Amino acid sequence: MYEGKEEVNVFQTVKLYAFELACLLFMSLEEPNHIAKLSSLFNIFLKGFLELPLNFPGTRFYSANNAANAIRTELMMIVKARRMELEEGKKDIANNILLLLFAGHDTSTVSITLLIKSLGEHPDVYDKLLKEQLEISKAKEAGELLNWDDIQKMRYSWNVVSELMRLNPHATGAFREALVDIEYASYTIPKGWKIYLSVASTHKDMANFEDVTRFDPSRFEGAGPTPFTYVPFGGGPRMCLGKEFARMKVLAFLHNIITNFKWEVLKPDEKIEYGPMPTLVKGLLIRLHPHHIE
Ligand code: HEM
Repeated sequence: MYEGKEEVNVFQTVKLYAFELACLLFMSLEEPNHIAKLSSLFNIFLKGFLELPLNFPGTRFYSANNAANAIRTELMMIVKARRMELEEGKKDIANNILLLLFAGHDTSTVSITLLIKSLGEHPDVYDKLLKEQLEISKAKEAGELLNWDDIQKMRYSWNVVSELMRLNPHATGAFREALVDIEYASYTIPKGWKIYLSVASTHKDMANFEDVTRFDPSRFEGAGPTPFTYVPFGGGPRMCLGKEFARMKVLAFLHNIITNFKWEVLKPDEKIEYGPMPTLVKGLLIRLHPHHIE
């Protein structure tokens, strides 16, 4: 805006900047002529909308009224055009909702199921986790719901979930396309090739994790694993959109079940099948024992 100019009118340029930004953010309007037209109508409107309501030609109020009507007509045309675009793009919207329903449903179901199994089989982990969750509930009033700060306090709980996701990644991998030729470990991946990023083998790489098959939530203490060695939610700009939502969903469920019940896994050796997500073949049967902790 100021490039190549020696003198500028600050108020006018900032006003245009603010108006352009509002048009872009609230209406996705970018076309300069369209914005300029709206902006000049707006200036007339702003000058007269707080004047005495003398509605006859020649008064500021009269001009403001006319400008407001012209702006309304423009806005209604934009709304009409957007409605038509929306109608044409209905399939895209349905596809995006389908993606969200798929991505947001089976993944966290797997996290919670594996967590319940693991806690039923590791009483020491159950006890430590219960202690953390009770500290949170004791600090709350009766009936007070969990909030974002409580979720942040569930560090050990999330370390346990993280270790379960390391050992049994819910999404076994993700796809990428090479945008340029890539040299990697003395191989050349040519531009345009499709790449499958294997989460499972990344998590079991002995160069990055000691005793890779051992269940050990303490791996996530402190700084945790080296970046990109632990990728249950993928990585880079296309990383899982729902990571924080999933964390909240899993931890809120855990808080409620562990502060009310202890449980035993009825078939501890139940097999895990990958189809494509890790699923217990019989769905995991448990016996619940309610407890009332003051
Ligand atoms: C424990 C639960 C979850 C796991 C392990 C998980 C894992 C993943 C992985 C590995 C990817 C591919 C990322 C990449 O290509 O780098 C992904 C993508 C995605 N996930 Fe999740 N996810 C989980 C929960 C959710 C939830 C709850 C939602 C939304 C409600 C969600 C929405 C998405 C979306 C929209 C993408 C596509 C992102 C893109 O392509 O830009 N995920 N997820």
